[in-house]
Amino acid sequence: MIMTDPSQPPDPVDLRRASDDGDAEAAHRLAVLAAVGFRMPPDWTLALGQLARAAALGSGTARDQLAVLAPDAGPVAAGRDDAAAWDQAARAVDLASWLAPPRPMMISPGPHVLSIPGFLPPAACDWIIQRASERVGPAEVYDPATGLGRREGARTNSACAFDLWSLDLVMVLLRERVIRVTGLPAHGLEPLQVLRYDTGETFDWHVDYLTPDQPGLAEDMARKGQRIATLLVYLNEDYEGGETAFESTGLRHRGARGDALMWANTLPDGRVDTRTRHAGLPPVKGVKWVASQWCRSGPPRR
Ligand SMILES: O=C(O)CCC(=O)C(=O)O
Ligand SMILES: [Fe+2]
Repeated sequence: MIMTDPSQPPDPVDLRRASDDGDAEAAHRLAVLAAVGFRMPPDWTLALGQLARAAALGSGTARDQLAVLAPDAGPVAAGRDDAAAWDQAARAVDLASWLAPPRPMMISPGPHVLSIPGFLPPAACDWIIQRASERVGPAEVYDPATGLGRREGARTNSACAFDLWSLDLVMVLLRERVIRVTGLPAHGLEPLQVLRYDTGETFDWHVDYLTPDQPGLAEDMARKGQRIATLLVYLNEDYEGGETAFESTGLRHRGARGDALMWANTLPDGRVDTRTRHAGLPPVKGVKWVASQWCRSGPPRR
């Protein structure tokens, strides 16, 4: 198997060689890099081709993802289990629909909050919960002084983040929908986070925008810009309570499984919108799962 060093960005050329040599994991990782366009232009034909190759080489994750992405063709391929069947499953992925998010509906003008019913199909929600279940740990708050996460009482829920080493194609498609619906640059997407709230756990009142007066953040913001939008996808619905709440308006929102909530953390003139102070309220029964995508503006234009 190809050597993977998480401190180094994966190299598509090495992955290609390993995939050609029959390394299923390399084929899967190359599929993700091709889809996001890492060190190459985004190439969905290559991405889906490598996903099919990974599946044919025995990758369980690739097979499961094809079942999510092409619900009718994936299981058929699993029954036949030959390379041609997995190729056929990958060709059955309706990429145009996957890349077309449903229309947002405004639910609050200021702060500017929109809901997007049916943002993600249920099977994709289940898949993301399954992936995150293996990884979640105590949620941390970004500490600009160290640039690392730090545990804080305000956040009692669990979380995990997916970077280039751990994203999969279902998650990349979620992020593509975020890019299309927000109109924000792909390179401004922070790692995808998945949050889990057990009964009684919370993400207490906070804002998502960054304030450059905190040490360490000015430089980070000069490089990546402000965190101008947040998009949440509610991944399940079998819990009670657990709304996303906005302090200024009293808005409490809870989507059904697959629905998204999105808001602008800044005003049209670029200043931060203090009315966006919000919380993930504690579920009073059951467990809440949500995917959270923070979006940066990209470096400010000079
Ligand atoms: O879980 C929620 O409803 C809120 C999550 C949140 O505030 C965030 O991810 O920034
Ligand atoms: Fe937040």
